[in-house]
Order: sequence, then structure tokens, then C-alpha cells
Amino acid sequence: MTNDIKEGHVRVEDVTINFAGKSGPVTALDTTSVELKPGTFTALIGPSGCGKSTLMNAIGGFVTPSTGRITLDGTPITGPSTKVGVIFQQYGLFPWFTALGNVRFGLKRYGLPKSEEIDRARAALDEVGLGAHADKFPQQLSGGMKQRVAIARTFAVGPKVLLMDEPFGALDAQTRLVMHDLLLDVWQKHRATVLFVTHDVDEALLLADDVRVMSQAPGRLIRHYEIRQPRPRALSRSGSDLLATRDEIIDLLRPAGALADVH
Ligand SMILES: Nc1ncnc2c1ncn2[C@@H]1O[C@H](COP(=O)(O)OP(=O)(O)OP(=O)(O)O)[C@@H](O)[C@H]1O
Repeated sequence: MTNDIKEGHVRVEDVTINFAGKSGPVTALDTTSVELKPGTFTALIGPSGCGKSTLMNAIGGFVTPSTGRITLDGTPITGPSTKVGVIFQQYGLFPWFTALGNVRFGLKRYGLPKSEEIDRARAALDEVGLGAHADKFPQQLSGGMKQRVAIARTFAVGPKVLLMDEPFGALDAQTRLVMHDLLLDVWQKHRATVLFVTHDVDEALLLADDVRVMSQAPGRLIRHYEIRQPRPRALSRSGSDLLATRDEIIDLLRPAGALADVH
């Protein structure tokens, strides 16, 4: 998708990440270079343990690369920042705050006047369709509703980059479809650069501009698919291109296919 968005440009340059394991160093991410262009939506898919979360945590500033570097808009990422929002499968909501309180908490660091903070939090909840549930506590909300609160909390802060680690993995199939539409709607309004980790090939193809496939551990990027079908997409009426891509990715994720050459 062409766009005139200038911020949220992520470059990962020759990054490897090693951790200290019980029996010596473990390579969690093999040499990886990738560019996330401003305002684009990239899905990252790969076998379990290949290093998807490690790459995401490095872009989030939670993990330091062992070699190489990661920049956001030309500046090296050296730690967590409000420019990079994060949404995990576990909603990360405070149980003692209402939905509104949770969104307000994310805004606290800005030191806004109380009325403005409340207005912004309410607007964010309206945007995800939860305006009528602002005063409910997380335990009174369904999984999909909790994830809506997490999305509202993150977008309210105005991140340039949004990292999502299997955000809908715990939701049922029907709720996931609703959440896909909601996420695309909110993303298209805010146009943060999104990196979305998933195990679900269909989810990647329905949502992303770019699908990046990783090899078995120690992971590296082995394939890049540019998906140019207009959204909203449905695999059942998407024509043969998307279905052929889907078959290819499923093959790549099989242990033998995952050793294929880099493209
Ligand atoms: N802090 C850590 N210390 C030691 N090893 C780690 C650490 N974090 C991750 N690893 C190891 O690095 C490898 C990659 O882990 P990572 O969680 O990034 O994989 P993943 O692709 O996200 O897996 P999954 O799809 O199962 O969530 C694994 O072998 C994991 O055990």
C-alpha cells in the first residue's frame, strides 16, 4: 500500500541474539535483517521456538541484540519507549482498574489535565466499540472485550510502531474474525507500523501487507510474500493467488520445508 506516512520506520540490520542457556549459549535469532516501512502491516510466522518473540522483544527494546543493530526512524533502539506499543495474548490489564481506568493508566505519563485524559480514554474506548462498557472491570469482560481494551490503551498513546505477539491466540474463531476487522479499522485510522506474530497462516494472509516466514530454530527469515489484495479479504473468495501462497507457507512450516533456501 502506498502511503505518505513518514514515522515508524524500523530497520533490523544483521541482528543475532544469543542467550545464556544451561549448557552454554543458545542462539535464539540467527542473522536477521528486515525493514518495516512506515505504516505497513507485517505478519511474522514460523515454527515454535524459532525466535519470533525474541525479534519482537528486541524491536520493543526489551532485549539487546548480541550483534547488529535496530533503529526506529534512524535512531538506535536502546530500551522500551512510548513510540513502540506492545500487545500480547495475555491482555495485561490491571484487574483493579475499570476499562476506562486501564486506558487512562496508559496516558498517565503525559501528565494531561484530568478532563482531557478522561476524554481521550473515552474516545479510545468508543473507537473499539466499548464506550458502553467503560466502567466495567476486566473480570466482567469477555476475552475479546479485554483485548479491545488493550488495543484502545495502546492506540490512545499514539505509538509509531505496534508489536502484537499472537494477540488473538486465546480467542475463539468467531471472535478472532471480529477482532481482525476491528484491528484493521483502528490501524487504518492511526497507521502505526504493525508487526504481528501469529501461528495462523490464514490470519497472516487476511491482515498483512507483508508476510515474513522464519525457519526452524535458530530462526532466520526465509521468505517474504507481498500481499496486495485489497482488504477486507476472505480466503474463500480471494482467487487462487492467496490460496497458492497459503499452500506454500504451510509447506515451508513443515520441518523439511523450513530448511529451504533464502529468497
Ligand atoms: N530469556 C531467554 N533466555 C534463554 N533462552 C531464551 C530466552 N528467551 C527465549 N529463549 C530461547 O530462544 C528461542 C526462541 O524463543 P522465542 O520465544 O523467541 O520463540 P518463538 O518463535 O516466539 O516461539 P513460540 O512460537 O513457541 O512462542 C527458544 O529456544 C527459547 O527457549
